[in-house]
Amino acid sequence: MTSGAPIVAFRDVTKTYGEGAGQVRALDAVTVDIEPGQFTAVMGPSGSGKSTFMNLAAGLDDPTSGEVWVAGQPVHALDDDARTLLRRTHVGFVFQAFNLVPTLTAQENVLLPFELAGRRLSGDERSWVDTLMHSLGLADRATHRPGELSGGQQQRVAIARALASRPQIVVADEPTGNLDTRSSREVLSLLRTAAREYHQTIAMVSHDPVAASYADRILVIADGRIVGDHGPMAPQQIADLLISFEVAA
Ligand SMILES: Nc1ncnc2c1ncn2[C@@H]1O[C@H](COP(=O)(O)OP(=O)(O)OP(=O)(O)O)[C@@H](O)[C@H]1O
Repeated sequence: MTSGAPIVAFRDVTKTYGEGAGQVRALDAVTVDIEPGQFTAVMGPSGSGKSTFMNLAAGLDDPTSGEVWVAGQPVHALDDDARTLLRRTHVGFVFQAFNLVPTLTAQENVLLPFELAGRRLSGDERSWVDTLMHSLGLADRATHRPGELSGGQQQRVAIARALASRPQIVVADEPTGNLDTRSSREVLSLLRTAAREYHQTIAMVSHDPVAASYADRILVIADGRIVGDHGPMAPQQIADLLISFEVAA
């Protein structure tokens, strides 16, 4: 994909689950682009299609109809193996539950994506990982295992792991869901910095208006459709916006 092209492009994307009368239309003719370096928050009522949207944007699943392009690749036309390769090469993940390997040190967890891809770090990548460990305040925790780290520190390790290979997109699902207020702010500032200073593209699902207020863009999904596409907003404005959709739903 040439520079300036969207990192993620949905074209008339529908995703249904099940058959016949029990069929659920989780996404309904969605067309949207996510641009390079953009930090996007995806919000909406429970069951509105947020996870479905993210699973497609991360190449975890394919659409029922329409086209999903991720890092220039047609997810709609890839088989499982090709999607796995796409994820390994181009997508970083941050989950609510951190998903660190308990037997590995912080540093080993951060290097895991390289290990899984079966490749050695270049000198440039090694210095990027060092920069990440330092700027995330993890340098003196590098040899600790997840069980010896606080929740905030564990999430920072997960973020370092997601950023380490400079993926085309980082997908974050409620990344602050298990954190206290202070750690949440640290994690959100970090994601914002990654987007602003390192041009990292990030898509984050969150129910929390404070978390979404760190984003450059807020997409609101209701009933499988994108019903709102906003620039940066203050937490109270976001809360008011969400209430209007909860009431309408
Ligand atoms: N594997 C599945 N099989 C059947 N239905 C599904 C499946 N996954 C999701 N759905 C349905 O699709 C719709 C959208 O679900 P999705 O998980 O994308 O919503 P969400 O906005 O992420 O919800 P929440 O905020 O509660 O996590 C819901 O009606 C859900 O029940």
